[in-house]
Amino acid sequence: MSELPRFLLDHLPTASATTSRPHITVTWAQSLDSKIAGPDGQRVILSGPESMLMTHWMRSMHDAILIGVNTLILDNPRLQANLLPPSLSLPPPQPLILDPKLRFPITSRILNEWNTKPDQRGKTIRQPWIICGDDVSPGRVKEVEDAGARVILVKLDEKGHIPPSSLPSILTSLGLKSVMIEGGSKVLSTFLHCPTRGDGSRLVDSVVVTVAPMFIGEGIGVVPEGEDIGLPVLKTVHTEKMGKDAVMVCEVE
Ligand SMILES: NC(=O)C1=CN([C@@H]2O[C@H](COP(=O)(O)OP(=O)(O)OC[C@H]3O[C@@H](n4cnc5c(N)ncnc54)[C@H](O)[C@@H]3O)[C@@H](O)[C@H]2O)C=CC1
Ligand SMILES: Nc1nc(O)c(N)c(N[C@@H]2O[C@H](COP(=O)(O)O)[C@@H](O)[C@H]2O)n1
Repeated sequence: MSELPRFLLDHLPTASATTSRPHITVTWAQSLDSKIAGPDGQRVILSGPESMLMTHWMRSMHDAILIGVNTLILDNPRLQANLLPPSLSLPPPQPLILDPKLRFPITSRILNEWNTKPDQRGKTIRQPWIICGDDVSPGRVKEVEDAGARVILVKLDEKGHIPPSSLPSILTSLGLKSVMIEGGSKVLSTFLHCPTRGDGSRLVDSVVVTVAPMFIGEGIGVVPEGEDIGLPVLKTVHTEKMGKDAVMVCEVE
């Protein structure tokens, strides 16, 4: 798969996305028993090489890649499109972390690997941007900024979350036209449960799910226990077999 898969081009944001209405894609990889990680949040490689490469193509199609702080702490991910040939010189995605209390570990890879100039391989990695509550102490904000991250303060909702419905306006204020929300479970749940944006239009534009033919058993579900009521109705717009996995592209009805 040396080219962007056609079905992604057909259904995900392209140049038509605008900063005034950023495109929101929610995506994850799951087992047949609807788990996204193992016991205690242990990372599991669910995607085979083909669907993992597809995920990196998807990353390259979005301005930003967003995860919750637990995923950052548990997985220490890179959130880049490393599997794509550097010769394509695609703009690197912007890592965005939802981190209400600013627990961000300053030992994380995304903080220690970003650069202002391309490295020897010609690769640029963007500075991580952390979205946290406006009640975090100025001392802690300074500590994280001094370590090299950008901190964005927002008003939290009554659950102490970054309010999902306010993400579009946050993206607009940051000049981002699209975001790929990768998880984990709590973040997937709050975004899937929130139907609309501030302007009344639907919040989530696309849902892309990789289903791997395996069972995890005990582990972290796609949404946390007890949160599987009130999830939106999805319409499948495309299904693709990728190696051992099935990839479904859906829209919220
Ligand atoms: N298979 C897959 O595709 C993926 C799997 N994962 C797995 O997910 C697990 C982590 O999931 P969780 O523990 O559920 O944590 P999470 O990564 O969803 O982070 C949750 C935290 O984010 C913060 N937060 C801020 N705004 C929020 C909002 N609007 N909604 C929800 N949380 C918000 C809260 O502090 C909350 O505790 C890890 O084990 C990781 O391996 C994560 C991403 C993708
Ligand atoms: N697409 C996909 N397939 C899997 O099997 C996965 N475990 C994940 N996890 C997500 O990818 C992040 C790791 O990314 P890097 O490769 O380090 O850039 C991880 O944190 C999850 O968000 N995704």
